Amino acid sequence: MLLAIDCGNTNTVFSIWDGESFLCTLRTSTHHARTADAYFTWYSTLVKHYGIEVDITDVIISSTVPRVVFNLRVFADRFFGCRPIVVGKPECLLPHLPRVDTGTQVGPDRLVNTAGAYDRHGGDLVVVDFGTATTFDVVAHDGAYIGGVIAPGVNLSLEALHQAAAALPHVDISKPQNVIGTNTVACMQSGVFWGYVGLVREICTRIKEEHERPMKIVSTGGLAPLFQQTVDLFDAFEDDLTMHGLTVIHRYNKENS
Ligand SMILES: Nc1ncnc2c1ncn2[C@@H]1O[C@H](COP(=O)(O)OP(=O)(O)O)[C@@H](O)[C@H]1O
Ligand SMILES: CC(C)(COP(=O)(O)O)[C@@H](O)C(=O)NCCC(=O)O
Ligand SMILES: [K+]
Repeated sequence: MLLAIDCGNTNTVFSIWDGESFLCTLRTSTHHARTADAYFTWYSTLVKHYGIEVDITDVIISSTVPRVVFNLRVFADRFFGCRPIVVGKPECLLPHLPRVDTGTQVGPDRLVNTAGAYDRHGGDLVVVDFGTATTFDVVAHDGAYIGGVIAPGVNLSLEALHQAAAALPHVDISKPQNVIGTNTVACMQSGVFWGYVGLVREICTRIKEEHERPMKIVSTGGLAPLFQQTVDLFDAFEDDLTMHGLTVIHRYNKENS
């Protein structure tokens, strides 16, 4: 059975894939100093809690934080006796090679999103991933990642206001009732929420113009539901898109190496 690990700059997610569905999904904060033993203590406690008894034979990792990969490799080796596939490393095959400027290290999460989205929808797509950063990944008609956009994440923008302005508090994002805020928190939430709606709409419109082919827009990532519920920006919302992409890349490597 496959353990798929998606490590973002904020959260690390583990999912167990039995070949047909995900048996469980476990989430912890990303911390580069977490040891292999600490991962296993956390993992085995939760797996036991959910009553899942599985034999992990394969591990695949996508990490936007290079420093965590060492401990995750030790974790896979020590507890499951396997050598993980690490997306972005030369030995990890990709179904479609990215077409970007020479020397560009595309974020592994974006390569994985591309593979997952192409498998489900075919080409000519934009994947919008609301993580620590908000990324727009453009998938060509043939499934290749051909570039995109990196914007500051929703929480990062709110945090930046708090950090830089003495009178602005720490605020959690939510959809404000009105655009005109009548208190400080509502003003900040309005600026970031509606500002983001505008950012996403403008960027998607311009990508579609530049791409010159009809495109579908798919959203994913921790904060995607907030925008999916309230505003009609996306054709689809898929919270498991990155995990699905990891299973696609894993299968491709098994079949082709
Ligand atoms: N259910 C949620 N409600 C509110 N905020 C969330 C939720 N899930 C994730 N977040 C926040 O959304 C942001 C992106 O999370 P995530 O997609 O896990 O990021 P990354 O993949 O970059 O680690 C983070 O700031 C995280 O704290
Ligand atoms: C843009 C990102 C920081 C997004 O990471 P995340 O929000 O998922 O933690 C990550 O994909 C990354 O480090 N990319 C490298 C540069 C690039 O993709 O062009
Ligand atoms: K992201």
